[in-house]
Amino acid sequence: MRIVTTIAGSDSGGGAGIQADLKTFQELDVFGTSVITALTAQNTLGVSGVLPIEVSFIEKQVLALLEDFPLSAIKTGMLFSSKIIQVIASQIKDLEIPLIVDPVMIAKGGENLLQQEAIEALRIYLLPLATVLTPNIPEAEVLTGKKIESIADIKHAAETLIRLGVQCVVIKGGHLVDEKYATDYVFFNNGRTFSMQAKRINTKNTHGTGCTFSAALTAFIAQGLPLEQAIIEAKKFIQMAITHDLNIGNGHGPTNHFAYRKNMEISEVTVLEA
Ligand SMILES: Nc1ncnc2c1ncn2[C@@H]1O[C@H](COP(=O)(O)OP(=O)(O)OP(=O)(O)O)[C@@H](O)[C@H]1O
Ligand SMILES: Cc1ncc(CO)c(N)n1
Repeated sequence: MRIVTTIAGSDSGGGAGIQADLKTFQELDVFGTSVITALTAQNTLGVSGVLPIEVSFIEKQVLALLEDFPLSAIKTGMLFSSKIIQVIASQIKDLEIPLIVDPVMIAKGGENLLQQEAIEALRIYLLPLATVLTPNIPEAEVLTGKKIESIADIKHAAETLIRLGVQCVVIKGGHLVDEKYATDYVFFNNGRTFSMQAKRINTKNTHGTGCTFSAALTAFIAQGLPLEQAIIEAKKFIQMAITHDLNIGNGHGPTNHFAYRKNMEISEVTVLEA
């Protein structure tokens, strides 16, 4: 059994963060462990509170995992502060384990999950360690300091992020204005690039889509899939989970992690060569 860990925030509402990650790991047959960086009081309507965990206790959680488990992959989500980022980066920097960095910044309702002062720490300490970085468009804009309004801008942003040391970047197009497709753009540091196009699902239930996508990617990488294939399989997983969304709660409901186990139908994910 492959063992993975997620270093992220807890979502009491169960649709994003640590909870989404562990559910995804379970569905994809990897053993999920976790390091909780912050608690959020959260539901489908929004975040009503954030309580960061003491940095020394985050460090302790990471140590507990590293001293006992041979991890096959690590993912990071909500990291909240530059102190947390620095400690985690120093603990994992010499490990030869694939690292998937989901640079979580803002919840769907607009609440801050990363302090402004932490952006530079993300850039300096964590990005150089990332096997795959999975920003959405607003996150890519913040990390590069440049507005993204076209495919050319996406390409420039990816080049900047690769220069900062990431091996591969998936810029997720969930926030792009396209009524027909949800397209994600993939760039490798060796120049290889492609995009993945799926039918855009007309739903309000998209809470935790980013967490679920990066957790699926982490699981597929841990299972030994080549990076390119792992990215495509993760896109299929999230497409399935959004297509069969769960209408839970009164706001932005979660995606359906069970859909994969039930082998539910999805529209095609088309890979387009650049
Ligand atoms: N309505 C939709 N229909 C189909 N796919 C979608 C839709 N919205 C997002 N996606 C896909 O979901 C994945 C996550 O992208 P998104 O841009 O929503 O991430 P995110 O903003 O980080 O999510 P969150 O912060 O809510 O966890 C991407 O593969 C994206 O293309
Ligand atoms: C804890 C947590 N992590 C990530 C997200 C982004 O979806 C969220 N809403 N909550």
